[in-house]
Amino acid sequence: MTAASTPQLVVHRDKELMAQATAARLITRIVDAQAARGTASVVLTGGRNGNALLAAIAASPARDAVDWARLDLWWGDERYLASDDPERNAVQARAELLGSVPLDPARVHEMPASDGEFGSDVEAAAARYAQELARAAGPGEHAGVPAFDVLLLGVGPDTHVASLFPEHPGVRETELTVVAVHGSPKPPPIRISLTLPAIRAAREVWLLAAGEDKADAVAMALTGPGEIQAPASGARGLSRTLWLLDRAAASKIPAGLYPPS
Ligand SMILES: O=C(O)[C@H](O)[C@@H](O)[C@H](O)[C@H](O)COP(=O)(O)O
Repeated sequence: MTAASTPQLVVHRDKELMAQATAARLITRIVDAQAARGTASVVLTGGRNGNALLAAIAASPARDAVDWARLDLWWGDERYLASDDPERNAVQARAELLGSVPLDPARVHEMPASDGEFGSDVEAAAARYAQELARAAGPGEHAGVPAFDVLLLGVGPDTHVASLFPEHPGVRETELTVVAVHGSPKPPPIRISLTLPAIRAAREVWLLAAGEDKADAVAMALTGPGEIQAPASGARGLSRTLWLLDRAAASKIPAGLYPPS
């Protein structure tokens, strides 16, 4: 069992500043990883906060401090739709940022789409992504996934992260790194998702939550009943777990947890 880091909270004035500050934070983290190891690895998230972060990076004057050709991009989850469906996380990520930076296409690892070789067999599609992750894992990395520098997660109002929903089978998975998801409470119903073991193999996990509608989820995930009922509470990085919030999303965190007493 790998040690997991204790959550740290950073609360920004509003969601716009949260996106801009997190963009600066992520650019710096990627640049530092590339300076240290010549490469960096980031897992993207779908959702409004994830997309706002990508848009903020695209608009950042520091954007091209990143060596985009030496960056591996993965996804934490994906909607199992046709590859050009505007509801796909990867399609939205390309529109926000990926289409305007010189990435190495071989290092952009989209999850399979329903119009690909697996067709309606989302289990086979999930297994293929697990294989791709395992192939990319280094000799010292035993979780079957690469040691991601930063794994980004939006947080749902029900405390879901990626496509791991409270009490659903995916959040209970302890062996596989990638699962197929059926009956997602958040449409569309069929998805592919990393599991908590895969998430917890990341060096750093950054959870993004902004807006009043996330306040209950944030408070529950930070104080509550555990990862089956609150999947976000199980999203911990090996060396860092960072909750990146705006004041509205942080508004129900019990005193003493924030600000640090
Ligand atoms: O595929 C997805 O829908 C996302 O990966 C999902 O996990 C998202 O991050 C949360 O639902 C938060 O979404 P918002 O940031 O839009 O609230």
